[in-house]
Amino acid sequence: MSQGKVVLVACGSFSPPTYMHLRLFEIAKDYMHSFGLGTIVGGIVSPVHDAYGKKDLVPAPHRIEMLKLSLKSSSWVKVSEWETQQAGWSRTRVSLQYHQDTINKHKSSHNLNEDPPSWLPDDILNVNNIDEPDNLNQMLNGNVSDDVTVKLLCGADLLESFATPGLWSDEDLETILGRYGIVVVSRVGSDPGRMINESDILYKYRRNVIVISNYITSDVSSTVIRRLVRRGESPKYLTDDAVISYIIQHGLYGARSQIKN
Ligand SMILES: Nc1ncnc2c1ncn2[C@@H]1O[C@H](COP(=O)(O)OP(=O)(O)OP(=O)(O)O)[C@@H](O)[C@H]1O
Ligand SMILES: O=C(O)c1ccc[n+]([C@@H]2O[C@H](COP(=O)([O-])O)[C@@H](O)[C@H]2O)c1
Repeated sequence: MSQGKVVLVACGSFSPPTYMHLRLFEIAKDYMHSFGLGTIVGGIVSPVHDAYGKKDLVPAPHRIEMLKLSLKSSSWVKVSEWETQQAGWSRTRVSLQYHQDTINKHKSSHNLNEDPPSWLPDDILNVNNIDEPDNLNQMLNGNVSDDVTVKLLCGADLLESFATPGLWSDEDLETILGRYGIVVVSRVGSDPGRMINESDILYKYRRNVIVISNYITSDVSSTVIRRLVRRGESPKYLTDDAVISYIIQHGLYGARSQIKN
C-alpha cells in the first residue's frame, strides 16, 4: 500500500450535493492519516457530464454551483469542472487519468505561470514546501515518497456497481484498482467486505482497496433531498443552507417557493 501523498477524487452526480458527499472526504482523510495509509494533500469532486443521462441530473452548471457553495468552508476539497466540459460522458478511468496527469505535470514543472486549474491542491502548487527542512529530511532519509497518486473516493454502492454486468469494463477496473486504488466508505445496506470477497478482480487488488467503516451512519442521499423538495418539505440539515436557497431560487427538482424553512 502506498504511503505517499494522495489526492482523493470523488466522481458522481451530486444532484444535489448532500452533506455526506463532503463528509466522505473528512472520514477518509482522518482514517488514512491514523492508519498511516498516506498523506492526503487534496480532494477533488468531479461531477459527471450531463450526457451520463441519469434521472434528475440537473444541468452541470447548477451542480457545479451547488458544490462550490457546499465547499465554501473547505480548505482542501475543490470542484473540478473537467468532466462536465468534455464533449460527452467520460469514463471514470479517463477522469482519474486526466487528474493524475495534470497533477504530475504541475508537480514536475513547478511552473506557476502555467495557469494551473483551480481544482489543483495548494499543497502541490506550493513550491516552497520543497525547501521545508522537515520535508527535505524525510525525503533524504527515504521515509516518504514524493509521488502523488490519485485515488477514487466512493461510497460502497459505487463499489457494488462494479459487479453490474456490462456497466464497467474489466480493463478500466484493472487500471482503476491496479494503478490508482480506491477508498470506499461503508453505506447503509451495503457490505464492502463481502463484495471484495465475492469479486475476483476486487480480491486480486484488495491491497489497493481501503475500506472504511463509517460508524456515524447516515442514509442521506441526493434522492432523499430531491424527494423532500418535490413534496414541498424541508431538506434543512441534510445539505448546506446555501444549496437549499439555490434550489429554491432556481426552481430545481420541482421546488416551489413554499418549501418549509
Ligand atoms: N450516505 C452515503 N454514504 C456513503 N457514501 C455516499 C453516501 N451518499 C453518497 N455517497 C457516495 O458519494 C458518491 C457520489 O454519489 P451520488 O452523486 O450518486 O450520490 P447519491 O446520494 O447516491 O445520489 P442519488 O440518490 O441521486 O443516487 C458515490 O461514491 C456514493 O457512493
Ligand atoms: O467508468 C465507467 O465505466 C463508469 C460506469 C458507471 C458509472 N461511472 C461513474 O460513476 C459515477 C456514478 O454516479 P452515480 O450518481 O450514478 O452514483 C459517475 O461519476 C459515473 O461517471 C463510471
